[in-house]
Amino acid sequence: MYHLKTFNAIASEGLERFDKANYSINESDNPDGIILRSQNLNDYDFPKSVLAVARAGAGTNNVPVTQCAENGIVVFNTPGANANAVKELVIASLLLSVRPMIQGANWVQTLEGDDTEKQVEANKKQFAGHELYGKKLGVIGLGSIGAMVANDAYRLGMDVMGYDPHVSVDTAWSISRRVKRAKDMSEVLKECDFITIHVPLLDSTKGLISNKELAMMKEDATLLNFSRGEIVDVDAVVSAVNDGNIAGYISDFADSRLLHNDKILVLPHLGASTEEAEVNCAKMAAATLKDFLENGNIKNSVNFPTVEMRFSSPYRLTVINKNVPNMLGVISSLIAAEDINIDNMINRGRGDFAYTIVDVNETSDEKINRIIDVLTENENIIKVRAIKD
Ligand SMILES: NC(=O)c1ccc[n+]([C@@H]2O[C@H](COP(=O)([O-])OP(=O)(O)OC[C@H]3O[C@@H](n4cnc5c(N)ncnc54)[C@H](O)[C@@H]3O)[C@@H](O)[C@H]2O)c1
Ligand SMILES: O=C(O)[C@H](O)COP(=O)(O)O
Repeated sequence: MYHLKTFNAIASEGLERFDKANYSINESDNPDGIILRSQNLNDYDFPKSVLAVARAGAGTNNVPVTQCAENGIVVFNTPGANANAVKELVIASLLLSVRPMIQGANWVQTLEGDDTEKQVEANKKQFAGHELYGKKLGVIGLGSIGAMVANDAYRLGMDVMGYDPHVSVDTAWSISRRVKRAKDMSEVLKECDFITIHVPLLDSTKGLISNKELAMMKEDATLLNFSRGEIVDVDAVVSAVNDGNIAGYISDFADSRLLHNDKILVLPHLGASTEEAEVNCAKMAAATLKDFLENGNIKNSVNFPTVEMRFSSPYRLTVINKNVPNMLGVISSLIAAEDINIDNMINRGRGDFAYTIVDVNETSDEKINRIIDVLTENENIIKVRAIKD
């Protein structure tokens, strides 16, 4: 029986993948797995029982990812599962920034008398706008969301320029060849009428857009931030907007300093809040967590490598260790010392950590437990599990 703990509302389509015979949800103080959305776990006291955390979403800045790795906790996210929802909101925001639809619609509601049509025709000029067609959009971060935004903005007739120094090969293939690759971020900042940011919040991206970057932007340019509030220096962007150095700011991250300003549109973190995205994320998070708990396979982790192997033996040992020399030697010689045959084995390292799956042709709990006890005492080994087929 595995025990799970959830934070935030996780779509039932995901949770129902955990069959009741083998899983309990929110019934134990010692969960094996955690599923969450934006709940901040950075100061959370993780129970020792936790083996994995699945973020039903893209950003994992609300989880202490490195600390989890040090404690042998695998952190997953759901790459791309909510990208379409964010893309649609970005496109809607671009349209809202050039067409004062909300202001016009609100004004219509204030009209009195029965000559509504006459009043509308006489006054609609104040809500005239511009078109996106032919304007230049800069996309900073060409991952799942950025790539979709770039492609669809191009289809709307915009000139699109993208910047991403670490773009993945898969994503690069998905981006239209009509999207120009910028050589650095300043090229995007200086040339574009709209700039939209789609990077994760990391130490290297905190304050990515501050006074210096805002000063490079055109006076009539609009900045959009659907990534994380901390990526844009709020005081700097408010000053840039108020001083007329840029035309406007659209953010999905509320902050009191951004409120009550006609040139700033703030949304209540709605990027991924469509039913479809919530279901996609919950299903993907459930699938990866289940595969890890039941089979020890790792896919879509942000702190461990992808390591997957079909079960081929009665027993599977999984080992999380520091990425130092001779760990495979230590593991395999202990198994050999118990006169056990290795059927299949896979190992991958990522940064300071590594993960190994070993399928062994053995059925004796006693022998397996002896191996686990010795491995657990090794200073370079963080966590060992035995999983029965
Ligand atoms: N508003 C929302 O509700 C919402 C929803 C989903 C994601 N997000 C945020 O958007 C972020 C991106 O999501 P995604 O699914 O596209 O992630 P992703 O991992 O697919 O793409 C991120 C891209 O950013 C690039 N990048 C990293 N540092 C960069 C830098 N300094 N300059 C340029 N590019 C850089 C990476 O190389 C990668 O290609 C998430 O990490 C999350 O914080 C917000
Ligand atoms: O990083 C993400 O996926 C988004 O910020 C979504 O957050 P949410 O799951 O709280 O809507």
